[in-house]
Amino acid sequence: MALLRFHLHPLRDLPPRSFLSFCGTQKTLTFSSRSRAVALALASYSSSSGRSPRLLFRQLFEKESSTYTYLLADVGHPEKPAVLIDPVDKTADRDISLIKELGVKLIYAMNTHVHADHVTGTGIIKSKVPGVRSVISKASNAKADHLIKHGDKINFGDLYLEVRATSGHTLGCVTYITGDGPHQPDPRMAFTGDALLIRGCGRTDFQGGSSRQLYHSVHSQIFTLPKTTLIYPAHDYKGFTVSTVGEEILYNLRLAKDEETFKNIMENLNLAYPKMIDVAVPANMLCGLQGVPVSSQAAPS
Ligand SMILES: N[C@@H](CCC(=O)N[C@@H](CSS)C(=O)NCC(=O)O)C(=O)O
Repeated sequence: MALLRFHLHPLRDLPPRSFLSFCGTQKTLTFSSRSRAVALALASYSSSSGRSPRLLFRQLFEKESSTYTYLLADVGHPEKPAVLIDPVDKTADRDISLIKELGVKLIYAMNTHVHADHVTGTGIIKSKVPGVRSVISKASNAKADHLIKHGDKINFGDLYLEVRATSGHTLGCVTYITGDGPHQPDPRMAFTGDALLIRGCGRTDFQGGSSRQLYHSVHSQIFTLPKTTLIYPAHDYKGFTVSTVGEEILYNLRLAKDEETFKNIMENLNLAYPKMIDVAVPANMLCGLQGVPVSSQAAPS
């Protein structure tokens, strides 16, 4: 019976310390039968389970701003259409080389929001890779080829990303979530931008930020996803790479609290403004197209 109970409710039934130390050592331990049962249960919370045989996925890092860029492609489709989420100007050439080497066809360079700490790589990519369209939310008031809103689907081959409005860090922040249904990655993958970071969240003190809005966005649009949904943020400052909805509901140091406590935490972060803010925001309002030839700047759809 104990075995069955752990199998069904790993996060609820395990004390946090056991969960964390277990995750760190699960590859090397010789398991007792009970530990083996827990391992099976936790498998659905790991970052390497499931997915889709069609999905090529890469998590890329830019170290100056600690930004993650994500490449997703449908390699089951003859054209291998691909999207890049939150590219950075400094690593745009690296990403372009990788895309060429992997033989995928980049169709969208997408942003989760108007970043304040770095210039998006979207402009450079558009100038160097013909046919790529920039994507950002209409609510951000930024310019792009394709302005998206809550509920939209972004198709690449037979895979898609669902758009959910998750404002609060900035006006018009969105989360892109892999589709639900045949061929789509399982577990789902949520690219949360700065709305939800691993054990944290984006600040709310500029660019139309609001702690109340962020709390409601994350609780209604992200924490309602299946607990196994993988969380891929736009930044990490501590070395984390991936989390899950289930983990963040339990252990997020800000958003797992009640709303009043969250508001107090956010009002007392005392963070310095990002060093690049005065350069990054104006450039990103144009999807990084400043200094890029006008021929690359398509009209919005
Ligand atoms: N020191 C960095 C900026 C760090 C920062 O403010 N990060 C933002 C996301 S980028 S606007 C944030 O929301 N951080 C939340 C946190 O708790 O750290 C720089 O100068 O660029």
